[in-house]
Amino acid sequence: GPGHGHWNYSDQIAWASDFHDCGGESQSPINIQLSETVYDPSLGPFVLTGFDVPEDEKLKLKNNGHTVVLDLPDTLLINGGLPQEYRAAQLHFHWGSHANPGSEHTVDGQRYSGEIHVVHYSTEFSNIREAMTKPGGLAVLAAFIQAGSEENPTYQHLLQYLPQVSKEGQDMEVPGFNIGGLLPGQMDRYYRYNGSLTTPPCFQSVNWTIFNDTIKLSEQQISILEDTLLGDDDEILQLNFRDAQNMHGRVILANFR
Ligand SMILES: NS(=O)(=O)c1c(F)c(F)c(SCCc2ccc(C(=O)O)cc2)c(F)c1NC1CCCCCCC1
Ligand SMILES: [Zn+2]
Repeated sequence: GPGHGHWNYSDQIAWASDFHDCGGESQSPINIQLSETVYDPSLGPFVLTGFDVPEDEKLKLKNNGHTVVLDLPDTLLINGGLPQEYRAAQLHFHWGSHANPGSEHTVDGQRYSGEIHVVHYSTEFSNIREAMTKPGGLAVLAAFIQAGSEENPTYQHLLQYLPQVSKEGQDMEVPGFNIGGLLPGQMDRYYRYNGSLTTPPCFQSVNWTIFNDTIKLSEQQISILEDTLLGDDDEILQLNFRDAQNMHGRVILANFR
């Protein structure tokens, strides 16, 4: 609509003047202050189905100028761990620069190298555009990316193609692979809170899950993520994370002590 001008990460305060919900009281990301989390054993294990996508299925990988997005087929479902069934729509990443980490969520003020978001919408809606404006319409599974000693073979299925989508707007088809392998090895322990999209239009419709276990990439793989993609005006795309938002009384649940 009018005034829905372009936004960037350097002037995040301006978002609320163009996108009303960005100034709301249930915004993301947040800092997870461990001493303030509340134990909730009713948050059960996740059941993923359809996450091992056959390689003859082609998935669109796109640099949209703000992140790199992998569109997912509509056969990936999550049950358990959430109030209802959700269908995967896309996944994307947030990262920093060589000198600075770039996760969106932080833990006791610690920022990780990067963060993956797997975005789902409730199957009570027929598509994500309908779901994204409704409370609980979206569920994002988030996990932190850290440097480890080994190359992560599953991440190579995506990282190897980044040079071919280095420019804003570029996209390509990549062969399917085990999308579940992009998530942490252990998915039993996680944090849960109600928040928003971390990008304009900042709709407050997201049921957030942040896994306790992290994803390990080699230093070289993290550098590919940090140093390959270009955004507006062919500027390097780095530090694409929003600042931590006020909790406004919200509680963060943890399904483990
Ligand atoms: N962390 S997050 O989930 O809020 C998020 C971000 F932080 C994001 F930064 C993004 S990318 C910015 C939004 C965008 C811009 C252009 C295009 C395009 O040209 O196709 C598409 C999207 C981004 F795409 C998402 N996720 C999207 C939010 C956009 C609207 C709902 C669709 C799926 C979730
Ligand atoms: Zn995101």
